This record gives sequence, structure tokens and C-alpha cells, in this order.
Amino acid sequence: MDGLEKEPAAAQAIFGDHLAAGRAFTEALARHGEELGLIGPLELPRLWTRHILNSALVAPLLRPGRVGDVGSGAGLPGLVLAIMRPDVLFTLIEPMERRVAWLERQAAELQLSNVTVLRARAEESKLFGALDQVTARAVSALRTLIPVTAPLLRPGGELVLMKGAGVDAEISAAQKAIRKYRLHDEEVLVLGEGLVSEVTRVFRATVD
Ligand SMILES: C[S@@+](CC[C@H](N)C(=O)[O-])C[C@H]1O[C@@H](n2cnc3c(N)ncnc32)[C@H](O)[C@@H]1O
Repeated sequence: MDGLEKEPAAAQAIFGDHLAAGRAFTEALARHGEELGLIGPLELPRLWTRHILNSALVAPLLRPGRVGDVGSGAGLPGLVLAIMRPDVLFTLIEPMERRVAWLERQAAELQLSNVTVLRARAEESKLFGALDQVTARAVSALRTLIPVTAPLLRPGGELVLMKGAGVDAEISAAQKAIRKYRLHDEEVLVLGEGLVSEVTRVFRATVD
């Protein structure tokens, strides 16, 4: 596919047995992502590194159970994680109709029986207290993301929020929300060091 980043060598190590499905999803996103407004025109040359592997690195943090991905958009990280973790049940929560149609079509084409797509904003999803873990990527800063995601967790559930290099400043700005939503054991994990050129940062925290 013209302009698509060559598959990095790390893809095999990260996806393991799921690499064929990871490739199929990456190629579908490369083919249709721009026309559907899912990815910007500059993303193809860094699709694997910046988006696919960045999402895939989160897979080992998930536990068998029910995971919600808030604001799945193109399927990042939700569809990538569903490919890698057939033992986890995913609910992809996304309000935009066109993106929901894409997520449903991809879940069907990839034969992902562990995926449900819910057209809703997280705050209106009626999933309060229902999930074991919640993921999100590129949705909003922690200060506003925590109030949207934490209420979906059952007691003892965990936020697994993908963040950029500014995560420490986001955590400082989110102290009020961290207290209000009774988060504890907050930590920043840096994933993929020595394996990929762009590491993945995750803000992880547990609710009471
Ligand atoms: C910038 S896109 C990122 C999409 C994808 N997570 C990614 O990393 O490419 C943000 C997505 O979050 C969705 N979104 C924004 N607010 C939301 C909310 N309150 N609940 C659920 N989804 C939301 C938007 O519709 C959009 O698809």
C-alpha cells in the first residue's frame, strides 16, 4: 500500500500469533482511514509505529474480564487490543455514527467475537460500575478524562489511560479529580523501551 510505513521488526514480537490480524487491520486502516476521517493525511508513514504498535503494547496490562475503550475512534487502542486479547471482552464506546460503523465493520471482518460497539458518550453509556478496566487514547487531558472514565469502573477496577510525554503535568492538573474519584496506586508506565522507536506511556490507577 502506497505511503504506508513498512512493518517494523518489533511487530512480530509484540503481536506474536496475532500478527496476521494486526496486519489486516493496519492495511484496512491505511486503505480507508483518511477517506473516513479516522486518521490524518500525515499518519500513513507512521501508522505502525505511532498508532498500531503504540496501542498493542498495552495488551499485557489487561486482565481477563470486561474492558471498555472510551472514544475508540479508528479502533485505537480498542480493536488492536481485541485482536491481541481474545480472553478479554471489549466494549468500544464511541458517539460518532461514522466511526461506530467502521468499528462494527472491522470487528465483523476480523471475526472478533469479543467486541461490542456501543454508540454513546461514556457519560451516557449506562455502564456505570460495570467494567473491570477502562482504556482511552487521545480523548482528553486527565483532568477531564478521569471524571468520564472512572465512574464506569467497578470497585477495585482500573484505569489504563494512554498518554503522551506531558503526562506528569496532566497528573498535577488532575489532583482534584484523582481525589474526587478516589483513585489510588496511580503510576505512569513506560512500555516498549528498547523495542520500538516511540514508547507508550500509560497512566494507571485503581478506584476504591
Ligand atoms: C481524537 S479521537 C481519538 C480516537 C482514538 N482513541 C485514537 O487514539 O485514534 C477522540 C475520540 O473520542 C471520542 N469521544 C470524545 N468524547 C467522548 C466521550 N465523552 N465518550 C466517548 N467517546 C468520546 C470522539 O468521538 C473521537 O472518536
